[in-house]
This record gives sequence, C-alpha cells and structure tokens, in this order.
Amino acid sequence: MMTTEFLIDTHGTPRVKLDAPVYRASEAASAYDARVKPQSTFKLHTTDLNVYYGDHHVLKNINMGIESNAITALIGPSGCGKSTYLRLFNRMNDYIDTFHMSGQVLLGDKNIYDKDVATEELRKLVGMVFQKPNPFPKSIYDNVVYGLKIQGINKKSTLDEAVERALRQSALWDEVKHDLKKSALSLSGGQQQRLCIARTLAVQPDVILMDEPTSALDPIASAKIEDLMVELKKEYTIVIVTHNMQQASRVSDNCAFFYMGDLVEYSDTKSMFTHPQKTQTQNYVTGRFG
Ligand SMILES: Nc1ncnc2c1ncn2[C@@H]1O[C@H](COP(=O)(O)OP(=O)(O)OP(=O)(O)O)[C@@H](O)[C@H]1O
Repeated sequence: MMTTEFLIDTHGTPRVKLDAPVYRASEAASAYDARVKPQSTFKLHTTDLNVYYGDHHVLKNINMGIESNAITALIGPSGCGKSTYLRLFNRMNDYIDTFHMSGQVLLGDKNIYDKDVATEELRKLVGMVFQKPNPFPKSIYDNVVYGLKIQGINKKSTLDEAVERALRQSALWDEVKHDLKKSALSLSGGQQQRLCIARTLAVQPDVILMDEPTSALDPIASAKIEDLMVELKKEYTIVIVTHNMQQASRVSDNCAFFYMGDLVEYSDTKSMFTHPQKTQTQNYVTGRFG
C-alpha cells in the first residue's frame, strides 16, 4: 500500500513525498498516489475526506492533492459529488443544515475546517465563480470593488488601481473602460461572467473555484472564459467543475473523475483522455454514459 508524507516548505505549502507512512491509502488514493511526483507541491489537499448530507454519504474517502498554478477539472455524472467537493474549499457547504464531514481539507498546510479559521478570511483566499453570472445590480466599478470595500478599503486611488488590474486580468478592461459607471446588468452574459471573475480577482485570492462557469454562455463567450482561465493559472490555482468533456480536455492540466461519491481516477488530463485506467472513466470521457 502506497502512503505519503506531507512536508511543509518555507511557504507553508505541503509537499508530498512518497513512501513515508502517514496516512492510509484507499483505492481512490492509489489513483492519486500513482500520479504524484516526488516533491510535487499542492495548493489544496483532502485527506481521508468523507462528506454526508444527513445519512447520505456523498463523498467517500477522498485523498487528493490539487496542484498550484494549474487547472484541475472535476468531472463525472450528475450527482457524483463534484460540486460538493468544490464547495468544500471555501466552506460553502457550511450553509447546508444536513452537511457534515470527517477528514481534512488543507489550504497550504492549514486545515480550513479548524475552529480558528474565519470563513470571511478564507473566502478572501479562495474565490468562487458560479454557473450563472451573478453580478450585483450596481455599476461595473462597484461590482469589482465590492469585496475590497467590505474589507474597509475605501481609498479612491487604491480602488481605481484594483478595478483596472482586475478588469485587465479578466480580459474585460478594453470593453468597459469608458463605461465603468454603467450597470453591470447591461453587459452581455459572457461579459457579466468575466466581471464576476474580475470581482473575484480584485481581492487577490490564491485559488479560484469555478462551478460550470460557461454552461450558461454561448460558444464564443465560453471560449473567452477558457482562454482567460489558461491565462489566470499563471498566477492562480484553478479548480473547475465541468460537464463539458471538450472543455475539460482543452483547458485542464489534471482531471479527477468522480462516480457516486468515489474518486475513481485522477491523472493528468492527457492521460485521462487518451489512456484512461478504468473502464468507467473511459465510458464517461467518451460520452457512453453520463
Ligand atoms: N443541499 C443538499 N442537501 C441534500 N443533498 C444534497 C444537497 N446538495 C447535493 N446533494 C446531494 O449530494 C449528492 C452530490 O451532489 P452534488 O451537487 O455535489 O453533485 P454534482 O456531481 O455536482 O452534480 P451536478 O453535476 O448535477 O451538479 C447528490 O446525490 C445530491 O442529490
């Protein structure tokens, strides 16, 4: 049985070293272990993770590391637990009364479910973009500075700089720079989604979670978001839930296939799409079920 040890580097990032006994590997974890290169670094990590809604066991013993500055796609048929897994990383499941879990969810070397973690602080580090663009009914400018103002940042020059930086990063600046006072709701769906990404970027997170970020968009708007993701991974760690296999194969570096709460297979995306190890994975990525 392959086991791993977490080493903490000077930046607080857990490193994984093979063959040092720290935790038990499940079947799912061996898929994970197989892809781990010695000394790989992970931004996010779950160990012995089990999640329940009431009695319903929705994620089963998930041991998985998510690489820094990469795009990791979570794929699998409806109800397999992808969104639940994604929402663990900014503690969005905490809002669900029946939610309970065991195991660890690490950001760097910190278990984000420790009692001393403030969710507001966590969400500054782990931003989220949802399926449907959800700008506030405010101006473009006010949408972008929203999180900064909550943090008590009100200096105009600081906010102006943040708006330009975030809108440039989200590839929206050239389209809106002369109309920053315009209502966000007057933008197209694709522009609204890029604005939501800008709003997330303005607070300078480490991680961006994306739950089917293009499923409400047309192909051209989707392609812009995909290009943007590839650009953003240079600075951020991105985790995306997608039902779109072409999208997963185009943009992601690593891919995790979930089925009925199990992590069935986890590998670099090219391997998953060209040489899946499990028949179930092959059937899913080739569209035979799902
Ligand atoms: N708020 C909730 N309360 C109770 N059960 C829930 C809740 N949200 C999800 N579930 C259940 O947990 C399981 C996993 O759901 P989840 O939304 O994580 O799956 P998913 O793979 O993201 O699905 P989809 O692709 O349809 O979004 C499903 O059986 C679902 O019915």
